[in-house]
Amino acid sequence: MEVFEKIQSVDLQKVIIGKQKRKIIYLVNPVSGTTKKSTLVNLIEKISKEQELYCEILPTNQRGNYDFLIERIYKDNITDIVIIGGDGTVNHVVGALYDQPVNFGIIPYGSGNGLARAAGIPSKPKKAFELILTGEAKPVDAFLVNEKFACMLSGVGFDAKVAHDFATKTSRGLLTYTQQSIINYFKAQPYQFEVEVNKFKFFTDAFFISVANGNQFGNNFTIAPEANISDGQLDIVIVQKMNKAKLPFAVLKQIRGNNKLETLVENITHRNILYFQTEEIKIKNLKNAPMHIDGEPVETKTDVDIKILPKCFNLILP
Ligand SMILES: Nc1ncnc2c1ncn2[C@@H]1O[C@H](COP(=O)(O)OP(=O)(O)OP(=O)(O)O)[C@@H](O)[C@H]1O
Repeated sequence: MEVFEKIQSVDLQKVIIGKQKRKIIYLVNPVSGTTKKSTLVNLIEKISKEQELYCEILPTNQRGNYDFLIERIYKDNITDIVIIGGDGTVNHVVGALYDQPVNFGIIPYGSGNGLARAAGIPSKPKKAFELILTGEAKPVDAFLVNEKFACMLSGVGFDAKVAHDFATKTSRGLLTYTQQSIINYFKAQPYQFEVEVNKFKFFTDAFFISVANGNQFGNNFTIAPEANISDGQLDIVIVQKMNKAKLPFAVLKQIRGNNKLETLVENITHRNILYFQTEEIKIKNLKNAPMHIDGEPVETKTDVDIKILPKCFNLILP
């Protein structure tokens, strides 16, 4: 009950004025993250009813099939689709509906919540719900990985191996993710890649290559600290072969923002980590390193072509 009282103390005048015509569908992932969502769902129903705001709450589905919502958007004039889940759910829902005339919202309920955190969306469900009602939708970028939709961060190599192993575990959450990262760290070996950016090609042995729209993997692990979801650029982080003992320190330097963005220059072999921006990148994945898209493992490919989709969808932001 305390939860309800707190949200009722929010200035809901802002919610009502000019927003009455909004029709919101909330999509709840029943398995994402580790915490139960029933309190939040009750709260959404209660506040929406009190404020006479149209709200419908539906479950997500494992295969990411949301085509049935396209008809609903037009037939019932749905204005907003709000995702209650993590990055995998955001990827499925937005990937299916970004061409449609709706705004998207996120109430973060995943293990990492990389896009929500990168966007400055509050981590606390009540605050995130309040933002859905009072925030403003603004255009943000997404990108394609071999024509597959991505909006947070994708990559090849070590981080994808963690994503693959994480996917096999029955428990989710930060603890499981950290366990998988540590186990994989000890086994990590560099993979061979050929990278092409703006017609400049080079070979690299790298532990992983991250392609980032948001600044992080999730949990504020900011592998691409300068990344901005609305700048029309992808941040590329290539963690090159180095002594394994140096690897955690090099990555720490990167996440702390002590590696500045650079233009891609010839001196690439002397750097542990390459960090640059581009609108497009082609990666030849010569040793079939594992791949992930927005933290979800995908079948690996030899040719990985990635390009930005600037101002791709409207996201409710603070
Ligand atoms: N109804 C459902 N039943 C079973 N699985 C589902 C259902 N809906 C979605 N899923 C699956 O849930 C998985 C996890 O979702 P999501 O990525 O949002 O959470 P997470 O991995 O805990 O968080 P994050 O990606 O932020 O780390 C997705 O792979 C998705 O296919």
